[in-house]
Amino acid sequence: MKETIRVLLSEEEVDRRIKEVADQINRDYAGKEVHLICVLKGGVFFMCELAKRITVPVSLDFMSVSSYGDDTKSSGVVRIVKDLDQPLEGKDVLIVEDIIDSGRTLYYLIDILKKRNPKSVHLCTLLDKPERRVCDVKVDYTCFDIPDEFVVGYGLDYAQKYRNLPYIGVVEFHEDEE
Ligand SMILES: O=P(O)(O)OC[C@H]1O[C@H](OP(=O)(O)OP(=O)(O)O)[C@H](O)[C@@H]1O
Ligand code: HPA
Ligand SMILES: [Mg+2]
Repeated sequence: MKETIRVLLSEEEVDRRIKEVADQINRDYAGKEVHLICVLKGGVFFMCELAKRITVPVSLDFMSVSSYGDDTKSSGVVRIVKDLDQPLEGKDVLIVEDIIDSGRTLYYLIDILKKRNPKSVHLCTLLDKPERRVCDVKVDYTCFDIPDEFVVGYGLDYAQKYRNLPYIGVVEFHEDEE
């Protein structure tokens, strides 16, 4: 099978929208500090772009959970691959994700993080595929709702490839030509 990538959201569209969402976060967190939690690996590009545009004091931490492996379908089993370095006690936590798809990853993660006594926990995602939801997750900030297509770029991978694309694309599979 040959793969090609069709652009869904251009670099300019994504950058413009991230700036709008950062402005909204700046308004909502005025007078507070925000503790950003990047969900690795997918969330890392979005986290960097978002964090650069946040003007209230920011601290960062990283966590890695995995449910997709190298497939386009979630295994349904969410694994902690790397835990946070810092405690969450009393912090205003904002989880930063690349995509909410079935919702399983975040449903599981929010439950774990709430048990660590943060002052608040909110969720910010670059992409949301509402049609695919299996687990109910409250998303506080969404850059884009997208249709049910497998996307790559801006941190999102297919079999670990394409994370570095500066735009969001849809993977299209073609039969190999003779
Ligand atoms: O809503 P869900 O159906 O749970 O899917 C969303 C999650 O799946 C992907 O991560 P993945 O587990 O593939 O790991 P990665 O971020 O390292 O690519 C994506 O980055 C989200 O974290
Ligand atoms: O559409 C997607 N692309 C890449 N990774 C994903 N993880 C959940 N959904 C997706
Ligand atoms: Mg991920």
